[in-house]
Amino acid sequence: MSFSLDSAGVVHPNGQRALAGVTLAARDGERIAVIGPSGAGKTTLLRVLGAALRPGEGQVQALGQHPWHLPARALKQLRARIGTVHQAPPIAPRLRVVTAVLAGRLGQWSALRALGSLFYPSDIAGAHEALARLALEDRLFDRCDRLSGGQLQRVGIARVLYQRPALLLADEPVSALDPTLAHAAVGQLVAQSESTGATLVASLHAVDLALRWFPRIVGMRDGQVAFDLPAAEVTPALLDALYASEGGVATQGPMPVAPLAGTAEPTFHRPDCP
Ligand SMILES: Nc1ncnc2c1ncn2[C@@H]1O[C@H](COP(=O)(O)OP(=O)(O)OP(=O)(O)O)[C@@H](O)[C@H]1O
Repeated sequence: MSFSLDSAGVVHPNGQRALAGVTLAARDGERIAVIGPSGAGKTTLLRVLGAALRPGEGQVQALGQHPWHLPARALKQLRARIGTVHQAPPIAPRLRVVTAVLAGRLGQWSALRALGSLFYPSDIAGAHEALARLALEDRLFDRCDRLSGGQLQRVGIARVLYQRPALLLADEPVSALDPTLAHAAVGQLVAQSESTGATLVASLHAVDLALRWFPRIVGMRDGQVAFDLPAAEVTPALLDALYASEGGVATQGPMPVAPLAGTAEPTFHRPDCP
């Protein structure tokens, strides 16, 4: 079992309830998309799964451990095995791209190596390889504040690819990318899950991407699991009900992207790289 939640509930300090009675589990290597309207609790769910937020109610297990029963050192070690792609990556603006990517393994390195990597990047080839998967290898030594929002989001994805976590959580990982880039970037996350056996959980507003790339879809609404189904069983009627208060945006969705050719890993195509 990769993770399990048992009747998990979260009420934020301001009294806002974000999760209520969520029971959910995933086997190792599963790929799950979490969809639902704004405010449904998707980010809160991912924070609980990532051992970043302690649920006030219920139980959580991640990678075979109860995070909140662990001593501080063991909790840190558990967190180093969980990778999160944030919608807006928490990357210091003055950092070089190479350093931002290598930071993916900071939790796995000794304090000395981690400190040293801030000044002398120790695995440039590794960072280059991860960035190449997002077509950003030519920005290796740029400062992060010279990147666009979408490029920065791709750096955040490269960082988690470099980390090679056992549980990969992605919170709206492609919200700043155009449909073609979004398709390729989600494809890279899926390819990573397939090649490393990592469990992948991604929250996505782009329902077409969720249905295309993820075998299992969890629909959330009002902090609860509205449905948990194989992608093939998610009907337009279910989506309409899920997004009802948003005027049916789910079925309109973003512009569809070209159909996949077989199961080949998608690649980025740039105008200068035919
Ligand atoms: N730090 C916080 N303090 C107070 N309330 C919060 C906090 N974070 C989230 N919430 C509230 O909890 C609920 C769930 O928020 P959450 O961010 O998990 O939803 P979401 O489905 O990820 O939304 P979106 O799709 O807009 O990102 C919302 O009502 C939100 O306002």
